[in-house]
Amino acid sequence: MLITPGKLLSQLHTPEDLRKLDSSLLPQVSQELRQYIIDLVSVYGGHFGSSLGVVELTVALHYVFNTPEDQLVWDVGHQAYGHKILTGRRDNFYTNRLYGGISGFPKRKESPYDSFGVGHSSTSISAALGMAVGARLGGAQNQQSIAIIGDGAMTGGMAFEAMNHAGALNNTNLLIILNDNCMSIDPNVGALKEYLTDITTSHTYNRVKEEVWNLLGKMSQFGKNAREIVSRVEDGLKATLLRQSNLFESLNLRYFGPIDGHDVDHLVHVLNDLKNIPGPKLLHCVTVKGKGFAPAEKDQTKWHSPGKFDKITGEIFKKVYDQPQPPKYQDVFGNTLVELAEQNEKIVGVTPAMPSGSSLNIMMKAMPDRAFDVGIAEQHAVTFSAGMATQGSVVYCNIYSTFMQRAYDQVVHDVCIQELPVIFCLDRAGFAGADGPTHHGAYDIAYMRCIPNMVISAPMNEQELRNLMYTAQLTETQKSKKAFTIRYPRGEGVMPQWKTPFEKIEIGKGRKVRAGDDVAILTIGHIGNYAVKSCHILELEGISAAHYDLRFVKPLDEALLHEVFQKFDKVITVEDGCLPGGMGSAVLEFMAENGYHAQVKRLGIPDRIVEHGEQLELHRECGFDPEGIARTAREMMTTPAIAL
Ligand SMILES: Cc1ncc(C[n+]2csc(CCOP(=O)(O)OP(=O)(O)O)c2C)c(N)n1
Ligand SMILES: CC(=O)[C@@H](O)[C@H](O)COP(=O)(O)O
Ligand SMILES: [Mg+2]
Repeated sequence: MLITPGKLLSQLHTPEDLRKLDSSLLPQVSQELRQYIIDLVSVYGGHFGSSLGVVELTVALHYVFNTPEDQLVWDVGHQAYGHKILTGRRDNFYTNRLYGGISGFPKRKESPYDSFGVGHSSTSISAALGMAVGARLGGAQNQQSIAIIGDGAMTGGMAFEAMNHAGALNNTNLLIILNDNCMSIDPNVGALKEYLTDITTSHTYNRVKEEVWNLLGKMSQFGKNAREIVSRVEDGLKATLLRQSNLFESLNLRYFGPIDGHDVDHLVHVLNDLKNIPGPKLLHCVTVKGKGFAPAEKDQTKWHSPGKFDKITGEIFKKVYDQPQPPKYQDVFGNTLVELAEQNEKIVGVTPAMPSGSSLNIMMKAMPDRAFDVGIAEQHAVTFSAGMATQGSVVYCNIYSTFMQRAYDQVVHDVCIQELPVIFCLDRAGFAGADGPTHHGAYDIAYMRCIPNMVISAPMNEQELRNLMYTAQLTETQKSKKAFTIRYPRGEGVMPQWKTPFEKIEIGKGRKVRAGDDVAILTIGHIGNYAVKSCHILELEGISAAHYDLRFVKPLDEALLHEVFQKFDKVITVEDGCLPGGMGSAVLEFMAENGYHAQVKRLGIPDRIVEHGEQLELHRECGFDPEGIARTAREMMTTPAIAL
C-alpha cells in the first residue's frame, strides 16, 4: 500500500533539508511526521506510542544539531521511527521489521545517522559519553553527543553508572535528554519515578524554573557572557530550591527543565542555548506516550507495540479463528504461577519491567504483595530473587532470554555459587522475530549450561511448561539447592486445552515422542513440534525417523542418549538456540565421552548474527524449519552407515 507523506515532509530527504526550513514551519513538519508514523504503523505494525511521544523532540534535535557529525544516541531505539524517517529511510520504511527490510531499531550498519546500535535499555548515556570523550581525544572539539533516554530506561543501573562517570568529566560535552512520559512499557515503577513526578509537578520548583528559563531565553543576547549567566542562574537555583538537592545536580550534571517536550519552538530555543553550555548536562522533557493518537494516549501499554490497526477507529486487528487456539506460552506461565501460588504460599514472582510481556501482570493483579516489577533492572531482579530465596521464598524470576544476558554474573555469583534454588523462567527464548538480533534469545542454553548447580529445561508444549513449573517448586526440588531454568519461546504453544492437571517430571528425564529406525531426531523445547512435522514428511518418503524430546539440557538424560547412540548411526539435534555450546554440543560431548561413533548433524542458530523477520522465516533461513530438518535427514540417508 502506498502511503504518501505530507507536503513538507515529502521534500525532506535528509536533516540538511530540514535545517534549511524556517523554524516557523517546524510545527507543520512535526504534524506531518506524526501522521506519517500513524499511517505506516497502522498498516505495517511495529512500536508506536514511544515514537509518537518524541516527534517534536526528533524534529528539534535534527534541526538544531549538525547530524550525523553530532551524535544522537536513542536509548532502546523503539522510539526512533521519526529519526529514521527524517534520515533517509522514509521511502523504505514500509519494510520496517520485515524479513530483509530495515531494522526497527537504530543500527550502525544501516545509516550514518544511527550512531550506535540499540535494542536493550539504558546504554545511551555510556555510549554518548564514550563518543564525547573519544571526540575530544580525537580533536573534534565541537562535536556534540546527545543521549535520549526514557524515564523507564533511566531506571536501569547502567544509566546511573554512566551519569556517575559523566559527572566527573567536566570537560566533556554531553547532553542527556530525559524523555519523561511516566511510562515504561507498563506504568513506570519505583522511587525514581516518584522523584521525577515530584519535580515535574512541584509549584515552587516550577516558579523558580520559569525564572531560570526567562534568563536563559535572554542568553543569546549575551553571547560570550552566556556561561557566566548560566552559572549565576545555577547559583541562584542552588541557593534556593536545589538546596533540597536535585538528584542530577548532585551527580554534577547541570539540570535543566522540566520543559514541555511537545513544544517544538521552545525545544529548538532551549537546545540552541544548551549547545553553548559546555560540560555534562541533562534536559528534562515531559512528554506523553502516544501523543496525538487518542487511543494510544489512553491505553499506553496496549499501544506500546499494538500490531496493525484501523487508524480511524483505533481498532487493533486480531486474527479471527473458528476453532479454539493454543494460548501464548507467556499466558500459560502467568496463569499457572497464580495456580501454584494459591497452593504454595512461599511462591513469589519477579519481573524486570515486563509485567505485560511476561504475563506476570496476572499474578500482580491477583496477589499484589507477592509479585514484583523491579524496573528495567535485570541484575537487581536476579540478586533480589536470590535474597528472597535465602529466606525460603520460592522465587519465579521471569526474564526474557535476551535480557538475562545482562544478569549473567548475578546468576553465577548470587545464585549458583550460593546454591540458591531460584527458578528462572526465560521467555522469548529462541528467535524473537521482528525485533531482530538484539532481542533473539539465542544464547541462554550455552551461557547457562556451563554453570554448576543449574538445571536447564524447555517444554515442548503447554502441559510440559505447567509440569516443569510445578516440579520446580516442589520441596524436594528446592532442597536440591540448584537453580532451575525453564526456557520457552515468544508466541503460542500447541494445546488449545492447556489447563492439564499437574504432574511431576523427573529432573533430567526426556521422552520418546516417536519410534523409528533410520535416523534419530533429538529436540529441546517447542521446536520439537517442527520435528513432529518433519517425521511425517519423511514417513511419506519412506524414511523412518525416531524423535526424542530431551526436555532437559542439564542434566542430560544419559539413559536416553545411550539408547539413541546404541541404535542409530545418524542423529540430528535441533534447538532454537546457538549452536556453539548448545544442546547439540552437549550431545556431542556425551558421544565423545562415551566412545560412540555416529554421524551427527546439529541444527540451530549458527555462529553469525541473524537479522529480523518472522520466526518461521528465520528458522527456514537457518535450516531448522520442518522442511529443513527433513532435508537434513534425507541428505544423511545418502551417506554410508558408520560402524557403531
Ligand atoms: C535491558 C532491557 N530490558 C527490558 C527491555 C524491554 N523494554 C523495551 S522498551 C521498555 C520501556 C522503556 O521505557 P522508556 O525508556 O520510558 O521509553 P518509552 O517506551 O516510555 O518511550 C522496556 C522495558 C529492553 N529493551 N532492554
Ligand atoms: C523495545 C523492546 O525491547 C520491547 O518493546 C520488545 O520489543 C518487546 O517484545 P515483545 O513484543 O516480544 O514483548
Ligand atoms: Mg517512558
